[in-house]
Amino acid sequence: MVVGDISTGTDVAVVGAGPGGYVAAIRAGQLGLDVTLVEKDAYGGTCLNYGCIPSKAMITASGVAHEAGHAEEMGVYADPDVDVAEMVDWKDGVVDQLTGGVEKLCKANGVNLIEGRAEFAGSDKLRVVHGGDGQGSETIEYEHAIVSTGSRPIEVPGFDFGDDPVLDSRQALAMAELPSSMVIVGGGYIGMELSTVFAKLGVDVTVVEMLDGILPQYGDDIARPVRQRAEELGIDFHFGLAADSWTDTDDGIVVTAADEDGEETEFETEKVLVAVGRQPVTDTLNLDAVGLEPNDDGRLETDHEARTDVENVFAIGDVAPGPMLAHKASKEGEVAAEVIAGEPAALDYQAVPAAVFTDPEIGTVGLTEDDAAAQGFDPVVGTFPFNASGRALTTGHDDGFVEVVADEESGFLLGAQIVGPEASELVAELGLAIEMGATLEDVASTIHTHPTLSEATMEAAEHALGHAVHTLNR
Ligand SMILES: Cc1cc2nc3c(=O)[nH]c(=O)nc-3n(C[C@H](O)[C@H](O)[C@H](O)COP(=O)(O)OP(=O)(O)OC[C@H]3O[C@@H](n4cnc5c(N)ncnc54)[C@H](O)[C@@H]3O)c2cc1C
Ligand SMILES: NC(=O)c1ccc[n+]([C@@H]2O[C@H](COP(=O)([O-])OP(=O)(O)OC[C@H]3O[C@@H](n4cnc5c(N)ncnc54)[C@H](O)[C@@H]3O)[C@@H](O)[C@H]2O)c1
Repeated sequence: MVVGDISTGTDVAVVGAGPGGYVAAIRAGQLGLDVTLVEKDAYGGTCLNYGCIPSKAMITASGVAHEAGHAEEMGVYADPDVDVAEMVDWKDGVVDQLTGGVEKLCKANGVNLIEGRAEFAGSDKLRVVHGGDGQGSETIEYEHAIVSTGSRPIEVPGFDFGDDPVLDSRQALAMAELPSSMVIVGGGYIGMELSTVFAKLGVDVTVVEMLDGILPQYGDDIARPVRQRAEELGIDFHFGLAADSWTDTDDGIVVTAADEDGEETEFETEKVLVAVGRQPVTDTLNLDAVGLEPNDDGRLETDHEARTDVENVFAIGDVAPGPMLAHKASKEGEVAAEVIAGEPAALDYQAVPAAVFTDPEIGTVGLTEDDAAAQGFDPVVGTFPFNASGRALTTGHDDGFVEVVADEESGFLLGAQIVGPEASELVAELGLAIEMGATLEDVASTIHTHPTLSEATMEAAEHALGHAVHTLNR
């Protein structure tokens, strides 16, 4: 136990041990720097403890349960008995295994771990308050600091996450008992991934989305198969409505949402999950002390080296500009550590993939056809539908397609959009192709194992070149 104020010095102080911070710390340790990682809650951050990993575990488990009970077409008749408390225990076990691994890896790479809440205490100084009563605080003097404090869910006014029927994604993923019904406010990443989980587990799910469709960052072609499947699962969608209040009733609660003319619609439900985006955690860091000010989004502006306006302070992950994705946070962490160690490193956002783990999945990387045209390319597009893929048909999941985008003149691959089975995995091959400067010809002439879903990427490239074999050419 640490009591009173002690003072230490370090080359690199990393604040926050999520996929940005712990990767930065490990990389800095590998590069021979003295590094101190401060975490106030749990190693692995939002992603490992409350986000990516728990949600993907529950997506898999609910998918297994649903598939087992819906395989009559394959001659399988089963009525799975789901114990949600055991499912949640299994999910927690997966999380513990991973977070324990992060702690061990940090120690093995010489990272000093400090448990407590850090804030800036002047130029080149952090103050860390340890958890619990009487545990004291310490001051860390640093040469460089990396801010990786992540994000928290945005609250809709009137929907306080502390009030029992109102849940954020963390609380929803920890429920050991399921409600009979749930309204999900927001049809974005979390709304769509978790609506699928709860619908597959038999909850009566309603999604209330402010805009006129789900997953607004993706085009209609990509979102359509996801919405169709969600409707088949019984999810009820209401668009153009913003949730504004809820009240208790004898049987649960009523959530009220209004359209842009103020016309109100009421939804009776047992629980309401609010997933309307996340905001960066920069307001608790006493940034004034170091001369930093967040932008209007609450983020810290950074340059191509992940450096903020203050020379020796870096910002990575959800607190920095760009998509709030774990792999983007980790890459920024590596770059920040390498720059601090004097290595030649810079951020390159040309091929940041994204995946939505819905049913079917979405996987994208690089430019869409419209983006490519806007950037002055002359785009050529090739597609391949999964209902023409032998492997997709043998898995019973043949919704969706692969689309590749390339520059017509040079043939260089510029982007890919996939909706369909294992899209989150398939997109990796095309990300590598873009990074390596591969052409359509390179992808088309690579022999892919048969029968696999990955053949669809080769087929889409062949289609763009005008010599598709298993689908009609343009
Ligand atoms: C339900 C859900 C599912 C998701 N699924 C995916 C997915 O499938 N794929 C994907 O790429 N992304 C996913 N994300 C997003 C992903 O979790 C984030 O982009 C990622 O965690 C960001 O990493 P980070 O290191 O910037 O911050 P975080 O992971 O949020 O970590 C920040 C850490 O900093 C600590 N901290 C904050 N303030 C202080 C302080 N003052 N002192 C000390 N410590 C502090 C916090 O306790 C936390 O541990 C998901 C998010 C959610 C909520
Ligand atoms: N697979 C993944 O990579 C993954 C999964 C989950 C979360 N995430 C990350 O976490 C972030 C947060 O996820 P999210 O789903 O909370 O945000 P989101 O930005 O993806 O979606 C929020 C949705 O809520 C809607 N909305 C906003 N206010 C509303 C209101 N009052 N009533 C009804 N609808 C409203 C928005 O129009 C939007 O469609 C994501 O942006 C993503 O970066 C990633």
